[in-house]
Amino acid sequence: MSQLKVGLVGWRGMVGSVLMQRMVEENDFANITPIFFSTSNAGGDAPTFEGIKHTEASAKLKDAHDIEALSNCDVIITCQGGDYTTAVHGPLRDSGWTGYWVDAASSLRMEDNSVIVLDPVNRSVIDSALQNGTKDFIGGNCTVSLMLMAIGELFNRGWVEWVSAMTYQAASGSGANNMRELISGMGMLRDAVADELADPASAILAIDKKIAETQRSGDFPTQYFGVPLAGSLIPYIDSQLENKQSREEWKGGVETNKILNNEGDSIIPIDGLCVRVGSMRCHAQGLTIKLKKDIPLEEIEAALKNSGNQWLDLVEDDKEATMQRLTPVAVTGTLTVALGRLRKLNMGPEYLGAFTVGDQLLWGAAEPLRRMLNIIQQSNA
Ligand SMILES: NC(=O)C1=CN([C@@H]2O[C@H](COP(=O)(O)OP(=O)(O)OC[C@H]3O[C@@H](n4cnc5c(N)ncnc54)[C@H](OP(=O)(O)O)[C@@H]3O)[C@@H](O)[C@H]2O)C=CC1
Ligand SMILES: N[C@@H](CC(=O)OP(=O)(O)O)C(=O)O
Repeated sequence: MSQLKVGLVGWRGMVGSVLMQRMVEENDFANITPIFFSTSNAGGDAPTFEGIKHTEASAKLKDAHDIEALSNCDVIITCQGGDYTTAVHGPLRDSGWTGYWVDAASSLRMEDNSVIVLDPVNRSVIDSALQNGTKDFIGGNCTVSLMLMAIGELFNRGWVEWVSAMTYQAASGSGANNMRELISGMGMLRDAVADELADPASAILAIDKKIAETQRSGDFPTQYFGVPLAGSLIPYIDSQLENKQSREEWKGGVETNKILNNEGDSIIPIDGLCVRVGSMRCHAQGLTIKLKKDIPLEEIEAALKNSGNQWLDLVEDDKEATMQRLTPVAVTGTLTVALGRLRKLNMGPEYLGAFTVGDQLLWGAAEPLRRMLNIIQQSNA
């Protein structure tokens, strides 16, 4: 069986770079023939990540809008974004291309003929879709994927009546420029009170006043977030829908149910408030889970421990363990999804509280796509 020709679009962006990093780490390039595309530098040199052996034809970047060049691929993985997907996917399919389209963007997620991929949670949905000829496999919203990587087992066991997710989402979810803006804001705040910080006797309220003045000044960096994030938070993510949900909050419900293949009466209500905070690339979520019945905490913990989810770090509900392991600083840059603060809430024995943290560029974006490529390879072997 010859190697699959895999077109890579969006490989130098933030999500794409994390995908490339993971593909190198897992030696994925040894098993595919990669063809690199660009929207800005067609004809330039293709990247030479470890494990890639370019031919003369593959050594140059192809034009990511060239339908003929794209049609030459068995699989296209794109991290280029929704506008690109909207511009290219339709014309490519209309041209008769029947290859696999694997995408990080949200544009095609809720289409009837696409599947949202998160194989540790919905491998059976993916396998039956492959058998039925589905060709569009889309990565889920980062917040949704990370929530399911943490508590997917509770859904699989049919224990969940509804979930409220209150999120604490990282700057990276908005893009690289937003991460830079956050750091610039932090630096500006520190610089504004450098003299006072150097003097242990300086008055904290004077420092605080100067910080607020700096945040409110016209000089504070707000180009990308629209308002200050450093030293603050933004309780709105993505666009506003007619029913007053933010689009991010809406995705929590519709995408979770689509991933789990829940339809009609089996749809589980999921809602909450999505908030941007000043962490770099880890999303955290405080969850209230309404169970269908009073399941003992020990049984819930045992189910999570024995779920076969090798990426789950189940953190005991203890202050020291929580502070050491259940934070963005502990989790960032790893495939670990930490889940802790598991305890029954005062509302009643069916109400479970939980807190989870995961890297939104890994399980939240790049990793499900990388794994989907491997599943396609297996299914074509
Ligand atoms: N950010 C996130 O957390 C998540 C993003 N996604 C999806 O992935 C898409 C891509 O997101 P993201 O990776 O953040 O987007 P980026 O803006 O980092 O990259 C997108 C493209 O911008 C072009 N580009 C222009 N200037 C630069 C530069 N200086 N450095 C790198 N690339 C540059 C590149 O295209 P070219 O090489 O062709 O010029 C690149 O592929 C999103 O639109 C979204 O649909 C999905 C889940 C999470
Ligand atoms: N909206 C997410 C990031 C993202 O790109 O989501 P989606 O893939 O659903 O557009 C965030 O801001 O944290």
